[in-house]
Amino acid sequence: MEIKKITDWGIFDSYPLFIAGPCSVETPEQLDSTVGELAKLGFKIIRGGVWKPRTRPNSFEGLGSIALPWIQDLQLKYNVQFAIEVASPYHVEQALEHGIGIFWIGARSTVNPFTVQEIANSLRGLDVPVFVKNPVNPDLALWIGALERINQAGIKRLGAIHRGFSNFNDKVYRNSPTWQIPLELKTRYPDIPLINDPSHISGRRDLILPVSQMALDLNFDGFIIESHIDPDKAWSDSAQQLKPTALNDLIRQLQTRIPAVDNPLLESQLEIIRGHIDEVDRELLEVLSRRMKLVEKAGEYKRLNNVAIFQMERWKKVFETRPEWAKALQINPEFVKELFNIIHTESIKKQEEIMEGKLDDALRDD
Ligand SMILES: O=C(O)C(=O)C[C@]1(C(=O)O)C=C[C@@H](O)C=C1
Repeated sequence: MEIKKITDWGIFDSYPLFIAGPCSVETPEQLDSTVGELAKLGFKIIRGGVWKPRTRPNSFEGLGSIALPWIQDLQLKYNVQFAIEVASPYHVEQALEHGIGIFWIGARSTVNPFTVQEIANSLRGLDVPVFVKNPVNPDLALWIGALERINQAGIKRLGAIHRGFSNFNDKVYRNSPTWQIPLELKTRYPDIPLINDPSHISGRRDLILPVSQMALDLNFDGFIIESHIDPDKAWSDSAQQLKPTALNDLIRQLQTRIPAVDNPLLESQLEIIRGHIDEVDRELLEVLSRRMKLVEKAGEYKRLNNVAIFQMERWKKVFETRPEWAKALQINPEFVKELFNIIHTESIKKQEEIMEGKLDDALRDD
């Protein structure tokens, strides 16, 4: 993908970058007072929901086009630019007609390639900044596909927004962050600016700071955060919006990190530690390989004696004891559970191959 560096977009002049503003545009007064406060605090790019895709009917679905002239006026009044969500070519056309030229594609649109393609077609030939939110489900390919569609329409000021992933019963987050997905995106496409949306991940004010700090620690480029002049009275997402002044305080508490070590002394210390990590990883793999060989032997035994591959009682024991052992070694037992689930899946795959006779030769080589 051909992407313009965020520093060359011409709209953000500091790191980390911020887009802040209300979840929804509600009234001319609410918008004016929120944007006025934010502008006074130095925010230059304002978000504001005009068309809101809501999960269920009878929720506030945004005011639609009547809000656009208010936005147009405030852009001039406070010398700010608005970013809004677009979900159809009609939204793009309406926004452009009102001088709004920064867009994002929402999570519910990203899941649908037809929708994304229609929006991409309507953006063809324009030079506007566009952000693509992750799809509601943790599907990196779908996210990349949407970014590619927009990029192929000629949009080079292209960014990604991580708003977290819908879940069935996450007890902490509104949308599970599943950080490995945005990190994988960053690894594959380092040029695509990655923006964190702590408001939608958190769903509640008190989590916004730790989520934002995590994003900075993971090298995100910036944030899109919801801010409302009177959050408790907000027509949507009331629990997760912050007053502009509270947002400003929160930002001051954030610790920015340097992306990589550029001090030669610190660099060499880190290199020494990395050398040890390399050694340990090799040992880890050697141990894993020894375990796999034993699993193959057990598989061969099962094949010869016609025994089922999945051994529930034994597996229960393994699954109970390893997290206990981990605790004693000060390793997070939840991590170890996940690890052993992956190991067990691989054991079963290997033994299935043995049952089907596919690994005979490999075993004979032993
Ligand atoms: O104990 C066995 O029967 C094995 O084959 C080993 C193993 C494991 O990976 O630990 C693999 C599959 C079974 O479901 C249970 C345990």
